[in-house]
Amino acid sequence: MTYNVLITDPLSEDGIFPLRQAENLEVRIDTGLSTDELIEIIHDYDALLIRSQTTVTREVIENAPNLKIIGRAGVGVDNIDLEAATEHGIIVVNAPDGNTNSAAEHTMAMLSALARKIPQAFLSLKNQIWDRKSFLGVELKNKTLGIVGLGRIGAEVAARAKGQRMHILAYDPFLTEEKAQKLGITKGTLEEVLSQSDFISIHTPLLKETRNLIDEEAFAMMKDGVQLINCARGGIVNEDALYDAIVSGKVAGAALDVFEVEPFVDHKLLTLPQVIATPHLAASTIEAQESVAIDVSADVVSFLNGGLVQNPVNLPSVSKEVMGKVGPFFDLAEKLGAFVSQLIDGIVEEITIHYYGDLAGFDVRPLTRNTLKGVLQGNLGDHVNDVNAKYLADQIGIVVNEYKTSITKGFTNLLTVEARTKNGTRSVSGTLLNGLGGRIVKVDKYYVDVVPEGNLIFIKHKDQPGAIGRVGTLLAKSNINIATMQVGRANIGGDAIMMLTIDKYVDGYDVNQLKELEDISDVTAIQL
Ligand SMILES: NC(=O)C1=CN([C@@H]2O[C@H](COP(=O)(O)OP(=O)(O)OC[C@H]3O[C@@H](n4cnc5c(N)ncnc54)[C@H](O)[C@@H]3O)[C@@H](O)[C@H]2O)C=CC1
Ligand SMILES: O=C(O)CCC(=O)C(=O)O
Repeated sequence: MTYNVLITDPLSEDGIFPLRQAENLEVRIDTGLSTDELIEIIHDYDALLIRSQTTVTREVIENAPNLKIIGRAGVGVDNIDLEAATEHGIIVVNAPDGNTNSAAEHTMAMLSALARKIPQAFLSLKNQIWDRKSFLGVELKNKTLGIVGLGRIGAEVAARAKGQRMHILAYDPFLTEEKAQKLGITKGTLEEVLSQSDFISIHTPLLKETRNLIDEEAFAMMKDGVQLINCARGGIVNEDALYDAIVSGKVAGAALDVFEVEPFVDHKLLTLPQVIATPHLAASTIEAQESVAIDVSADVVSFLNGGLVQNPVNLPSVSKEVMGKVGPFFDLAEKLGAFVSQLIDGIVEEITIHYYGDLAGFDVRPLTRNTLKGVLQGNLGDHVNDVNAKYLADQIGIVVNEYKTSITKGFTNLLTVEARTKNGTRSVSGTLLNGLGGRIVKVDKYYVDVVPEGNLIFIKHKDQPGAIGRVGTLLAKSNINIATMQVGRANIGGDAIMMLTIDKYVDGYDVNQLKELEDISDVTAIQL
C-alpha cells in the first residue's frame, strides 16, 4: 500500500530522509498554502507534516477522510485542532526534544540583547549614529530571573542563566521542591515570580489556561523596570497590556520571538524602542530543524507501517518495555470488547475492565483503548480506532472503569470485560496462551475455551438430554457446519451454555429458530 504524505511548512531536507527512504510513501512538499488551499487538497493525503505556519483547523480535518497522522516538527501543537483530530481518529505526533537547546539558546541571546540594548545600538549604528549615551544597559549578574513554565526549555534556560550568576525563581504547577533543589533554583508561586523578578521569561505552552496569563493584573504585580522575554507563544502575554505597561514605564523592555498573530509586517509593539524582536526564530537552527524533522518523519514512517510512535500528543505515550508486555494483548482486548458488545441486550452504559496477574503491573491504558474500540466498532464501524475510542466512549457517556490486581485467578494473565446495560451486566474473560494466541476462557459465570475469531453462537439452555442434538439438527437443516462446540453447566440439570464456532454467520432467522427450540433460553450470534 502506498501512502501520500504532504509537507506544508519548510522542513530540513536531511531531516525528512526517513520519509524519502520509505518505499511506500509518496512525498509532496507544498509550502505556503492558505487554509482554503489546504482544505482543497488534503483529502488525498494519509499524513501531514507541518511546523508552526500551517494551521490545521477542524475544517481541514473534516475534509481529510484519509488522514491518519499529523506530524508537528516542533513542540507547540496550538496550531492543530487536537480535539477534532482525536475525534476523527487522527494521531498527532510532535518532536518535543529536538529544538529545546536552540530555543533555550535563543532565549539567552534575547536576554543578553535586552539587558544591553544590543539591537537598538546596532540599529543606531546602521543609521550612521555613533551614540554611547542612549544604550545604558544592566548586568545580569545577581539579578533574579523569573521563569514561568519550567519544562524542557525553561529548565535549560535556568541552567544557562545560572552560568550568568543570576538567581532563578521559577513557577510551574508541576515543579517539585526536589527538582528545584536539584536544579539549584528557587520554587515560587506565580505571584512571587511576577513580583520578585528583574527579568521574566515565559516558557509555558499556549493553552486555554495560559492564554493571557500575563495580563494587566500580572503586570501590576511586577517590579518597576522589569524586563520580559517571550520565546514561547504569542497569546500568553496580552499584547495590549504589554504595550500599556511599557508606555507607562512599568516594563523597561521586552524581547519577543512570538506574537498573537503571525506573520505580520506591522505591529504596534515594534513602534516602541524598548521592544526587541525576532520573527519566531527560536527553533531556527540547522541542528534543531534537522532533529525535529527526523523525529516526526520517523514517527510518521513507523505509524503508517503499523509500528509505534515515540511522541504521540493525543495518546498517552507507552515505553517499548510496556509495549512489549501489553502489545501482544491488543487483539485479544479488542475481540473481548467486540464479543461483550454483541452479547449485551440494550445500550451499553458502563464498561469495566479487570486486569489480573502480570498485566496488572503495567500501564494498561492501551488495552483499555483497544477494548473500547472493540466495544464501539460494532455500532460505529471503522471510524473508531485507538486514538478516538476513549474520546467517543466519553462522548456517548459510557462510564469506563479499570481495575488491576496481581491475583491470577488461575491464569498468568487474565482480562475480564464487563458491560452493563439497563438490562443487566454481561462479561467475558480472555487470556493469552504461550505460543497459542488468545482464548476466551469464561463467558458470564461459565468456563469455556474458545479461539476468539470467526463466527460464534453463544446459547444458554437447560442441562437436559437432547438440547445439544436439537441445536445440531437445526443448524444442519440451514446448512451451517459446526467447527467446534463447548458445553458448560453450573450444576447438573441446571443452567448450561453451548459455545459453537461455525463456518458462516447465522442470521436473525436462524437465531430466532434456535431460540424456539425446547430448553433453549437465549441465543446470541457473535462475529469476531
Ligand atoms: N519560539 C519557538 O520557536 C519555540 C517555542 N516553543 C514553545 O515553548 C513551549 C514550551 O516548550 P517545552 O519547554 O519544550 O515544553 P514542556 O512541555 O517541556 O514545558 C512546558 C512547561 O510549562 C508548564 N506549564 C503549563 N501550564 C503552566 C502554567 N499555567 N503556569 C506555569 N507553567 C505551566 C508545564 O508544567 C511544563 O513544565 C512550547 O509549548 C512552545 O509553544 C518551543 C520551541 C520553540
Ligand atoms: O516550527 C518552528 O520553527 C517553530 C518552533 C516552535 O514554535 C515549536 O516548536 O513550538
